[in-house]
Amino acid sequence: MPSRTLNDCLAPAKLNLFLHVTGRRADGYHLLQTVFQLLDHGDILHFETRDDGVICRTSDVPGVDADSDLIVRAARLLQATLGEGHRPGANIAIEKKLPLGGGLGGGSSDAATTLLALNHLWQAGLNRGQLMELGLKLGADVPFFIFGQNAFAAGVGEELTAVTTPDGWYVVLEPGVSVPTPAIFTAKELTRNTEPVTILDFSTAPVGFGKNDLQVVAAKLFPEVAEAISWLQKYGDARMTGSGACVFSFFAHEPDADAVLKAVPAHWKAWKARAIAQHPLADI
Ligand SMILES: C[C@@](CO)(OP(=O)(O)O)[C@H](O)COP(=O)(O)OP(=O)(O)OC[C@H]1O[C@@H](n2ccc(N)nc2=O)[C@H](O)[C@@H]1O
Ligand SMILES: Nc1ncnc2c1ncn2[C@@H]1O[C@H](COP(=O)(O)OP(=O)(O)O)[C@@H](O)[C@H]1O
Repeated sequence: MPSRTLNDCLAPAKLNLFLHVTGRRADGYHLLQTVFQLLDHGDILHFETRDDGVICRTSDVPGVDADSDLIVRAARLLQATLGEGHRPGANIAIEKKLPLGGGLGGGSSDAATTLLALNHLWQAGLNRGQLMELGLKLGADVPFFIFGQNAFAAGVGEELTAVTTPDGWYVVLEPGVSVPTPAIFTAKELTRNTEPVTILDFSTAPVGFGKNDLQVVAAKLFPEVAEAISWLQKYGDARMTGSGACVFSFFAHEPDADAVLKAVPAHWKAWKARAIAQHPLADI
């Protein structure tokens, strides 16, 4: 069969506009409330089917070997749901733009884009709900990217409700460290009892709503994070996304975001991205 391709697929970054830890499950996982915001910036993936059943990552990702790459694991997981006698493979190339352990959901988004793209190319026929279920096996943030819209999330991030968020620009600062998520969740000083909020609470005043409960812990363990927050704080409400390390600030007007970017000290990588309402592959 001739190969089929899907090129230039964006695996968008996400921001956690706020992130509250409201409790802990019996298995140790933390109950969260958060709003996930999609951005128009992320990793770029290219897919080409092959008919020998092999899944091959054709580009290097420094720090992530192919077998543990969420892209490869997502492709193999989807492959395993297909019947015997129908085992297509794929070459997958990635242009990695999001930092590892940045709290931008890079690995999770790569996995979601892979599930969406290969479900289409392989004509696997799984519906969105089935893909979200598969995605949860790979990571707590994966279902959100498959859901495809900005969302209020509860549970461990898998109970999703679509939510409208402000249009505008985000300046994102990369402090240059990779924060391991387990280290933040296991910290003694993490507070785990923030009062639950409602979607209406968020929707009434979304800009600057709530806080990130993981920020205090990450800033203490990684002074680079604390330094980035206090620099960006000069220009507006600055906070960390996810379990870190990246920090962000919202600007309703693009020139204001550009002005901040110009002022960023040379030792930090920084960029701006626009808030988007839908995942680029939402309608695939
Ligand atoms: C905190 C969040 C918020 O968006 O974002 P990131 O900073 O990772 O993007 C996520 O919920 C992270 O999800 P994800 O990165 O998939 O975490 P996982 O790999 O599933 O979990 C890594 C480890 O963190 C702890 N963990 C994770 C999620 C959670 N709700 N409670 C936890 O206690 C567990 O010890 C788990 O073994
Ligand atoms: N394709 C991938 N991109 C990024 N990280 C990956 C990928 N595959 C596996 N990982 C692993 O997942 C970890 C979390 O990565 P990432 O999703 O970028 O961070 P975060 O969850 O903080 O946004 C990385 O440190 C890496 O070990």
